[in-house]
Amino acid sequence: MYLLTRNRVALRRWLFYLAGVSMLPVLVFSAHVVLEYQRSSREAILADLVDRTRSRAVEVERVLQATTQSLAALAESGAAQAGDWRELHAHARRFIDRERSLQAVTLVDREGRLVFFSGAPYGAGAFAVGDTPSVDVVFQTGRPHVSTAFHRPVCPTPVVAVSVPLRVDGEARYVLRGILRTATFDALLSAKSVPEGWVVGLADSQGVLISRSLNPESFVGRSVAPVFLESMRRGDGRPSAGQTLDGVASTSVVLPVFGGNWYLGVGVADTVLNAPLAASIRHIALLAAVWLALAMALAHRHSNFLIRQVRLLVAFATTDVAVSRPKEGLRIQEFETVLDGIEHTRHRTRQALTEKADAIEQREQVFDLYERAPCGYHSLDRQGHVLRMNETQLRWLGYRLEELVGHPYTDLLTDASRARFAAAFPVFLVKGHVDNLEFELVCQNGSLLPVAVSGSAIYDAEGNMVATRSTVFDLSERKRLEAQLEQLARTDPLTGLGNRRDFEERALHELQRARRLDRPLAVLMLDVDRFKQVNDLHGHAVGDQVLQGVAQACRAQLRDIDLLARLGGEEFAVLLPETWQTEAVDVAERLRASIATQAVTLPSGLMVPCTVSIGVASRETADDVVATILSRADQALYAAKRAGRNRVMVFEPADIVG
Ligand SMILES: Nc1nc2c(ncn2[C@@H]2O[C@H](COP(=O)(O)OP(=O)(O)OP(=O)(O)O)[C@@H](O)[C@H]2O)c(=O)[nH]1
Repeated sequence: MYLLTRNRVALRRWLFYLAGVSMLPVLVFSAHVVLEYQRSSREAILADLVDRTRSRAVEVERVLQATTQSLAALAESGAAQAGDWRELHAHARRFIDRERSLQAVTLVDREGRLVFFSGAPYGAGAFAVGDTPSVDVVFQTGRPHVSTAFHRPVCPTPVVAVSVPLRVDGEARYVLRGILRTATFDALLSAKSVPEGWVVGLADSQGVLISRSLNPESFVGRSVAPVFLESMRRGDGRPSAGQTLDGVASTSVVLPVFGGNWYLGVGVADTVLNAPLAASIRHIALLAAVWLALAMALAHRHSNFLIRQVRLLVAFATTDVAVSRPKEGLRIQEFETVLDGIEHTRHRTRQALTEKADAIEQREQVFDLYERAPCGYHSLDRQGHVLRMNETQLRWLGYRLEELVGHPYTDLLTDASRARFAAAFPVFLVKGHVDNLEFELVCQNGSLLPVAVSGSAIYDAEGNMVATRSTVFDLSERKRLEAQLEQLARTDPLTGLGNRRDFEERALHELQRARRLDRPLAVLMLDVDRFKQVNDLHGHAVGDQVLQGVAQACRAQLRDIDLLARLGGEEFAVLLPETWQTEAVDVAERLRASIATQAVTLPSGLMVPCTVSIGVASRETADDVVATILSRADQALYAAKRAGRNRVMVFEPADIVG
């Protein structure tokens, strides 16, 4: 089963999810900013709504106040106070000509009769008075009043009346009214004066629209929207939400004008209020879309990259796993195989590291074993020059490795050992090994070190010997023990003298020398007389002490070059180099006399008398051997015994004399 594209898509989808999730903090932050912006924008628009309402109300108020003041001036004019209505009518007509906003000026008496109408010649006849309630209010309150919109019989357009009292002697006897077209206020409330989505309305105290910025022809004269009416009644000037007469959801502010005779309201559509929010949402949506598109593009690109990396991991981790990897994608099972392969590789890596640590430790152990072994190691090249040498052998020799590398090993040997090495090395090159070849090394301080060398050859791939590897054992202790044993083997333990073997070997050596140099040599054979009686009388231990005393007495009479030995039992021998037979007889006589005249004094103070018999023989012919001379001396000794003991006899083949 091959790697499936859908798995690659899944990988990419996960990356898309990741990219999407990464947007969340940005979106939350953006939403917070937008809501804050919306809140502040809404507050700003509502503040603008209040300001616009207030300014419009002030403008309407200003018109009404101006009209009121003009009418009040007419009412206080001399003609009015004098009751000269004709003259007042004339003033009113001139006033109308000046104040284009005014349609007409009328004068109404307390009975509600029209005194004059400026639009017609004075006395031209009676007209019905419009909006008489307004006139009544002025008479009742004595204060100016603005009426609702009404239609005059002579004019089709709606008008309003601004009424002021005309006082005579302080009493309101007439009402002077200025007739204004509602269109006068349309200009103030025109749509041009407010932004799109805004609407301004002017209503009377009954909630009947006097003017409106939008579609006045449809709504003037009709009741205001419920929200307008509600705000009028509440009278707090706070924004209220509701629908306008157009059915538009809006927020409105309503303020009283001219002491509550009229009300001016301004509404702003909720679409305007929420426009910043909508715009922000659009911007965020656009930002999110761009962000998402970028994230998708990155995810798409990096999913391919990741897949290539995973493939590399597959190749790396499964090199020993036979997996056929197609190019088109990953499959789940193989991904698990990859993970197994990675785990396997990690295991192998750990194992390799452990093995490496073990190998390092083993190498250090081997190195330590080589360098500080209790024996020496060295390697020589085919010419016998030093290649390597361990610390142990260097320490024995007292050299540093660099002082020896490249130098012949024979430089470290005594002459005898060098000769032995020279003889053995060619054989070694042929045979490839050598065992226990003993040499004497010459140390840096001049001391000699006996060693035993065993070696084998190192060969290259072609079978050519390239070096030797040799062990070197220190033989000094063994040599010391051997020498000790040798000494023991040559020594008589009772007297400390040399024994027969020692005597015969050294006698041989002296005899050869004497023969070589043709020098005299004599031998004495000495035997304690009746020694058996000493043992029998005093015991064997005293006998031993007597033998030791005889040895000491003899030694005292001999030269250093003379060799005294105990041949066995109570028998001694003396080798006298450079001594003629006659001289030897003198020596023997001196020995005999010395022992005979001085009883052997034991450590216990016991005096044991003792005599010896001595036979003398000397080298006579070139063919004499040690045994021959000893035999002659022995024969002379027995001759002395037979002759009565305590005497010296010289070997005479024909005639032995005492
Ligand atoms: N105490 C002691 N006695 C020894 C030793 N070696 C040999 N003898 C004794 O020496 C004696 C030698 O006796 P013999 O051979 O009869 O000779 P002798 O008594 O000296 O008599 P002549 O040689 O004829 O004068 C023997 O009794 C041995 O036991 C020894 O090492 N110590």
